[in-house]
Parts: sequence; structure tokens; C-alpha cells
Amino acid sequence: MAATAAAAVLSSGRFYALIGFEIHVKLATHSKMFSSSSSAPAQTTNSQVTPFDMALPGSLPYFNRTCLEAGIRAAIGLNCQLNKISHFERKHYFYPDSPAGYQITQQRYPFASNGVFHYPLLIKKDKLKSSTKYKFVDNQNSFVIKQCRIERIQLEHDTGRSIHDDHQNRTLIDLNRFGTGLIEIVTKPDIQSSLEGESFLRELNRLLIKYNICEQSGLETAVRVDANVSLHRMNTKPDGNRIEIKNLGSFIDVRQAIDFEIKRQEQLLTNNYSIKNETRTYDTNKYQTIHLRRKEDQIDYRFMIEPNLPPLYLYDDNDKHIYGKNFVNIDDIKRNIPISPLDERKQYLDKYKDFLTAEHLHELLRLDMIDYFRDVMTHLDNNHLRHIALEVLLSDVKSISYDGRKIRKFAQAVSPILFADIIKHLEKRIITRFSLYTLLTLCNKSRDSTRSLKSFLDEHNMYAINDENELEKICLKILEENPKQIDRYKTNPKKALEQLHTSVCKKYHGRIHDDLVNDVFKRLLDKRIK
Ligand SMILES: Nc1ncnc2c1ncn2[C@@H]1O[C@H](COP(=O)(O)OP(=O)(O)OP(=O)(O)O)[C@@H](O)[C@H]1O
Ligand SMILES: [Mg+2]
Ligand SMILES: [Mg+2]
Repeated sequence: MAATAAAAVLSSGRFYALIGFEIHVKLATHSKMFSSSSSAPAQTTNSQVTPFDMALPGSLPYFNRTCLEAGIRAAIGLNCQLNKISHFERKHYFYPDSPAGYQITQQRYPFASNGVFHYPLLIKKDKLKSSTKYKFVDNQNSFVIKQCRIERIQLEHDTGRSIHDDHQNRTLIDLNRFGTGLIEIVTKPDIQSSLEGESFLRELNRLLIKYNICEQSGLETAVRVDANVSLHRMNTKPDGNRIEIKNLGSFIDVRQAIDFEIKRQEQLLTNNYSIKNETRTYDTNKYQTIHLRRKEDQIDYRFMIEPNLPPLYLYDDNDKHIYGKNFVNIDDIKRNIPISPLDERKQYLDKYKDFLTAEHLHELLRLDMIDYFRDVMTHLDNNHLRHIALEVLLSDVKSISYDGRKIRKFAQAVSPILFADIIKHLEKRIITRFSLYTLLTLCNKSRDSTRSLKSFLDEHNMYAINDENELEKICLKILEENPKQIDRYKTNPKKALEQLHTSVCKKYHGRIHDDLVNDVFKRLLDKRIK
């Protein structure tokens, strides 16, 4: 894998862009950060709310250490320095869905800082504008690795939700979400294009899910991103001004919002306007960023140390003498941390180097198939079979279950053992390549993971016809039914064979091997036209 650090110059060649993210991640913990209420999605409004969540006088916060543990896992994945002492502060602002009038955060004294994250760059496959034509590999079929520094990671909690009731012209407040644990990951402005930004977020998302920091649903629900974008003339230094685009909820929104913003700023600078600090929002219908407020107009947050919470202390194996409720041993967490997505990628490419390319691997990751692939591989004992399995995964299985949710259902219905068994049958020519899609669809639909392959093949009579005599009889019959093709064979043998092949497949529903049947037809037709 090659490391690169080339500056991304915009197509005009006159400007360069700097992009920094503030990424809010909803932590996968059972209860909220400072109260015992559940943080799971609720059925009824205001059903998961304690006196503290309502800011009732006299109620006190009680810190949930699993939030800190999840945060530490993120910090390890992002190679951050873990600060042994960190503090909670009150960040004051008034908003109806935040009844205390402040948010508890660690903005100034975070538990983790100064990290660096390496991620593989998505490379545009071709010059088409299509948003799907991306791949993760360069022409040498290796990953291009980029890096982005992490400024800090802080713990904070979410706000409630305002529900606007237009009929009665009022706003209702639901506090179920209030107090659920978040981490905010703040990057340095090291990202230089929308493509780098999207690549960074996709890899980060994999890390967050793999390390059980947020729920599987990832960027779509558990992660919200503020993208800070600034454009500068080449050979000038940034002056610190930036545009902050708030609350982006999907990879595509992030990419499009950045692209729009770069173009907008390019026009401003070209017309000799300057970029001033500003907060904008992205309109997903109009594909534009829209002015919200000038940064200078923002209120003074009047930060103060949260008096009801002690500092958080971290320790490692070397400081065994420290213990207590809010103390977490970093080394305990490090010992149980899974392999990082990047190292995992290297491991896969190394283990299956005989047939797995970086592009295949990217595709498996993109389709959320990697775990299924890994499990299938363990049931196949040679690379020839494994290669066939890979090919089937990236064709038939891909079209049956094209997204993460569906592949998980597919994996339940078609167990890796069953899938491996299908591949072995295919290789032994007991079933045909042509029947695979139907067979896999049937297995997937049956939703009965206990059924054997034999029961499917018996029930639907899907055994390949391998007997030459039987096949010859079938082909003769097809020729009788299609006399036109015999004439056509004289002038256009390719087309005639294709038509005959289609007819035989239609009639025998994928029980015929392509190569065998073509040979038999050829033999029979050659004899006839002699
Ligand atoms: N010149 C720049 N161009 C683009 N992004 C920048 C630039 N300078 C700083 N940034 C980014 O701005 C972000 C600053 O985030 P931070 O949370 O520290 O402050 P904030 O946005 O003022 O606070 P808040 O959390 O209240 O929004 C970082 O992601 C940083 O990388
Ligand atoms: Mg910000
Ligand atoms: Mg911030």
C-alpha cells in the first residue's frame, strides 16, 4: 500500500481547499450518559426521561462509564493521546429541547487529543460524473493511503427533539433523546477534497461499527457531521476563516455539500470577495448550502467547570494504585481492541493474495459482505473453490442482496456452510452455473437455515444433466422444434447456437452446462449440414 501526501489543487489550478470535520457519534450504550434512562429508540414520547433529563432542581448527573469506554476505543482507533485527567464543562445556550440551559461537554479539556487516522482513498473510476463510479484502488491495484490528524475527541450528550405541530401552531418537546451519550471527533483541516472527505468518513464509519462504538446503521442515523470548508489562493496561507456546514447525515450529502461549497467559494474569490466565518446548512432538495448565521453573531457559551461531576481519570497498567468508579484502565481496553479496518484489509490481501485483489476487497467491504466472505472461506479448502465462491458472491449474491441489511438476512438464510456446499456442487458440475441465481434465491427466500442443499435440489429438480446420451436426446428434440435454426447455422452459426442454447435452457431450467450443450449442438448440426 502506498502512502501519498500530494496537495489537492482544484481543477482551475488557482485555489486549494481545506476541510475539517466535527463528527458527532451516538454511542451504542444501554443507558444515557448522565442518567439511568434507556438510550434505545422509544415507542412513546417522553417515556425515557429521569428528573435529571428534565433538569428538575436537585437532580444530579451520574456518569455512565460505558460511554467513556466506547470513547476510549474510538481514541485508540484514531491513534489519539489519552489524557489521564479530563473535565466536564457546562456550555451555556438556550434552546427549548435542552431544559437545563446548558450542555455538558468536554470541549476545552477532552479525554483524547492529537491523533492521526489513516484511510484508503476512493479513486474515481473514470471521468463520468456518476456518483457510483468509485473504487478504492489505483492502477497498481493497491490502496492509496491518506492521513488526517485528529484534534480531539470529547464526550458530550445529545439534546432533546422539538416537534413542530403546524396545525395547532405550537412546538412540543420530546426528551427521550436528551442525554444520550455522544462523542465529538474534531479533525484538523487536513482534508483537501470531497473525495478525501468521503473516503475518510467511510473508513471512520467502519471503525466505529467494528469497535462497537456506534450501532451498525452508521452514518445514516448514528453519525452527524459538520463540515468546515475554506478555499484559498495557491501560495497563500489560510487566514482562519471557514464556512461550517452543519448536520450532514449521509456520505453523499457530505460529498455534495463540500463540492457545492468549494464552487461557491471559488466564485466569491474569483470576484474578489473574501470568505468570512459563517454557519450554513445543506438543502438536500436543492443541492445547495444556505446561510444560517454569521459565526461572529454566535452567543458566548460562558463555559464553566461542571460542579456536579468529578474529573475523569484514566490509568494504565503502570499506575495500579489509582482505582475508583470513574477510573478506567486504558490497557484493559487496548488488550480487547479488535484489529483496525486498515490492518484487516492488509491481512485479507495477504491471506488470499492468490485470487483476492484490492478492488475485490473494496467491493466486499462496500457491500458489507466481508464477514460472510470470511466465514465461507473457512469452509472451502482450496483457492480454486474460494475463487469461484468470490466470483459468485460478487455477481449473483450481490444482485440478490445488494445492501447491508439484505446481506445480513441472506447470511442467516444461506449459512456459510450451505453456500460453501453449493460452490462445491458447482465445481463438481452437479449443478450448473446458470442455475445458481435461482438456487440462491430459493434458499434465501425459504428463510429456513436448517434445510440441506439436497432438499432444495430434489424439490426443484435442479440437478445438472451430465449424461451425454441424455443430453443428445434433448438437443435433438430442441432441433426438431426449431428447424429455422438449422438453416441459420449455415450462415450465422454463432447466432443459431445462441438461440438453441436459450431454448434448451428455457425448457430445462438451468440444468444444462453451457460448454457441454454447445458442443453437442455443434456436433449434431455439423453432421446435418454435411
Ligand atoms: N481554515 C480552515 N478551513 C476549514 N476548516 C477549518 C479551518 N480551520 C479550522 N477548521 C476546522 O474547524 C473545526 C473547528 O471545530 P471546533 O469544534 O474546534 O470549533 P467550533 O466549530 O467553533 O465549535 P462548535 O463545536 O461550537 O461548532 C475543526 O474541524 C477544524 O479542522
Ligand atoms: Mg463547529
Ligand atoms: Mg465542535
